[in-house]
Amino acid sequence: MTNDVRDPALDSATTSPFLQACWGLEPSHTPVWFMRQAGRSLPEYLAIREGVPMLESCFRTDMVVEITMQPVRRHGVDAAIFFSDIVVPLKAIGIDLDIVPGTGPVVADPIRSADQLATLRDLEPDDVTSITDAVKGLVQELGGTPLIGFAGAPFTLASYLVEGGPSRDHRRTKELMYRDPELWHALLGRIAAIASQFLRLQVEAGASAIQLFDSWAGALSPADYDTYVRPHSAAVLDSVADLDVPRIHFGVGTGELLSRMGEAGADVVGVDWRVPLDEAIGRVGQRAVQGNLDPTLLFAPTEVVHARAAQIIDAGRAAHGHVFNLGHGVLPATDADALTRLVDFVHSYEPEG
Ligand SMILES: Cc1c2[nH]c(c1CCC(=O)O)Cc1[nH]c(c(CCC(=O)O)c1C)Cc1[nH]c(c(CCC(=O)O)c1C)Cc1[nH]c(c(C)c1CCC(=O)O)C2
Repeated sequence: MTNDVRDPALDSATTSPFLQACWGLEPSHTPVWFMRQAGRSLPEYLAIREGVPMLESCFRTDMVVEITMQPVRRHGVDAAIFFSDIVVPLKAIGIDLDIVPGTGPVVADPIRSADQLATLRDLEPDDVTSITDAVKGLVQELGGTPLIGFAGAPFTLASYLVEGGPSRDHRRTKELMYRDPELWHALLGRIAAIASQFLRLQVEAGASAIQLFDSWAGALSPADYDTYVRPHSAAVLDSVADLDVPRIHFGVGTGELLSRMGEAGADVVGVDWRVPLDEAIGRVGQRAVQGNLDPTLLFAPTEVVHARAAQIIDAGRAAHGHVFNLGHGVLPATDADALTRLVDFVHSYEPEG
C-alpha cells in the first residue's frame, strides 16, 4: 500500500508531525517518542505503581490513563503509547500468567499441545472494557497528541506461551515450529486473531496508530521467518488495514528481516540500533522508518547523545518519513532529564544542507 494518495489538507489527523512522518509526509520537525517511555525511568511512575502489581495496573483505567500521560507531560513527546503489556490480551482471555519484576511474563501452563491450544479463545470486547475506557479517556486528555495502540506479534507472544517465560534461544518455541508445523500454524493463527481484535478495539476506542511488536523475531532466519511467522504477522497487519491508521512493525536484531517485515504490511518499519539508519532505509523501500538510537547512549555525556541523534536525523531525511525513537525500550536506569533534553534536541535540530 502506498500512502501518497492521502491529502493532508483533507485529513486533520495528519496535522500531527508523528502521523505525517508515518504517512511519508514532511512534518515541520522530526517527531519523537520512546518505546517504554512510560515506566521505571520516571519517578512519578515508580510512585504510582508502589504496591500495585504490573498486570493489575494494566487493567485499572485510572492508572493506565495516568501512566500513559506521564511521559507526554514530562518530555513533550509527539505521541503517547498506551500503557499496557503484550501479554495483557492473553490475561484478559483467562490465561494464567504474571509479569514478574526483573524477569518479564511468566506463563503457568506453557502451551505445547493441541489440547492446550483450546485455552486460547477469542478476545471479546467485554474482556477489555477497562482498557478501552482508558483509551477513550486518553484520547480526550491528549488533545492533539496521537495515541499509539499496540499488540505483541504472533511469534513473540508464542515464544512466551511456549517457553513459559523469557528465553534467550527460544529453543522450545523453535522445536515446536520444526516438529509440528500444523500445531505451530494453528497456534500462531489463534494468537493472530487475538492480537488483531486487541488492535481493532484500541483503534475503535480512538488510538490513531498501532505498533505490532515482534521483539524476538530477530531470532529467526529469513527463510524460517517467511515460512513460519510472516503470514501470521501479515494477517494481523491486514486485519487493521481498513481502519486507516499507520501500522508500525518493530523487532530487535531484525536487520536481515527489515524488508520482509515491511512487506508483511507495515507502513512504518521500526529499526534497532544495530543497523545504520541509511542502510535500513535502503531495505524498507517506500515505507517510513522509526528509530534508532542505542538506548545505552542515554548514559553518555549530553554532547555525545546529541551528536548521535543528529546523525540519525540527517540519515532519516532520505527516508519516506522518519519517526525518531530509540532502537529498543528505555532502560529503567535512564535519567529522565536526559530523555527530555533529547526530545528538545530532536525538535530544534536543523539538518544541514
Ligand atoms: C517483549 C515485550 C514485553 N512487553 C512489551 C514487549 C515488546 C516491546 C519490547 O520489546 O520491549 C511491550 C510493552 N510493555 C510495556 C509497554 C508500555 C508502553 C511503553 O512503551 O511505554 C509496552 C509497549 C510496559 C511494561 N512492561 C513491563 C514493564 C516493567 C514493569 C515494572 O514496572 O515493574 C513495563 C513498564 C514488564 C515486561 N513485559 C515484558 C518484559 C520483557 C518486561 C520487563 C520485565 C522487567 O524487566 O521487569 C514483555
